[in-house]
Amino acid sequence: MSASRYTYLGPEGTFTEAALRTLPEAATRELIPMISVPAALDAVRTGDAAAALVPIENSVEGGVTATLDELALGEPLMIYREVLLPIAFALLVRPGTGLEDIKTVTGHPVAQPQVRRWLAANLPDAVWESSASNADGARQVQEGKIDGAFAGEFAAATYGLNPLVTDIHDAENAATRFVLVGRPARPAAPTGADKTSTVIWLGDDHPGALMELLQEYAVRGVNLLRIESRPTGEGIGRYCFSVDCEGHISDRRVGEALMGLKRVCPNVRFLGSYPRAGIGAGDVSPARPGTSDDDFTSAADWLNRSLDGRG
Ligand SMILES: O=C(O)C(=O)C[C@]1(C(=O)O)C=C[C@@H](O)C=C1
Repeated sequence: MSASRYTYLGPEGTFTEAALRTLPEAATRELIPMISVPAALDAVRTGDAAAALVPIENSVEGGVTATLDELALGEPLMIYREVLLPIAFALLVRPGTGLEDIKTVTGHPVAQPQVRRWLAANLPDAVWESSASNADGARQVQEGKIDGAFAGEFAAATYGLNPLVTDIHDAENAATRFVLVGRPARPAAPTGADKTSTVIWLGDDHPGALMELLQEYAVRGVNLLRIESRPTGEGIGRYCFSVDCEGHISDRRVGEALMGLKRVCPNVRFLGSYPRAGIGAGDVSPARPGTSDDDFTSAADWLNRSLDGRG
């Protein structure tokens, strides 16, 4: 195993690579581009890499399903960091190509909804062909297979292309969230602004089943940040839930919520507690009354005193 290697969704020039390079430790690691999210994660599973950076969520298109499904259903891995990157695309073409020459365009499937309105207004007749990543699209333009690729402007130099139009983004403030994933180990200590990710399977289908899942968080004052259902692949109507909540597994209210879920759900997969990107401890709202660590500790003390007849 190589502790010095990090894989990422490649090839060179992806937004994922740009996000990875914002991590201070990336400077001292060998960064290895992989062709797909599963390939990047498998290198971690086999021990070929210490960690992988992969996209997990886009503010326009939502969850990156390849990542969500790998983390939910593949051999267990854990999230250690998240990175938020603002996303604006450039339309990359071979030198000499003008807008009027473009008949085919490409990008990652997550890129398409982010440029749909721009395409309709500027290249209404261009045919979209999805690529494995935005940089893979740029490589296909370089090879002459496609006329234009939506990718980061920084990918132009890597592939000898020209950024014909820059700063393309249908939605203001579009951003993609990436996660640094490693093999399961002890989570890093809490920072005061943390996030805990889980995947939760519901038991038998009955009225209020999802509400029962949610109330494990609600009654302990744990704020949910994201909840998404994903098919388990076992048949129509079989879902699991990918859930992010505020706080660290070592916060009593979060640990108690996870224990509550573990009691009532057939399967709960802990995906990690890690620092929230872009948010400091000072930005997190205080625990709701009755849900701080001290509140849980004094309630447990009271129970023990009661059991001892000292109530
Ligand atoms: O990293 C890249 O360049 C990718 O192609 C992946 C990805 C994603 O899956 O979200 C990254 C950012 C953009 O939002 C679109 C695509």
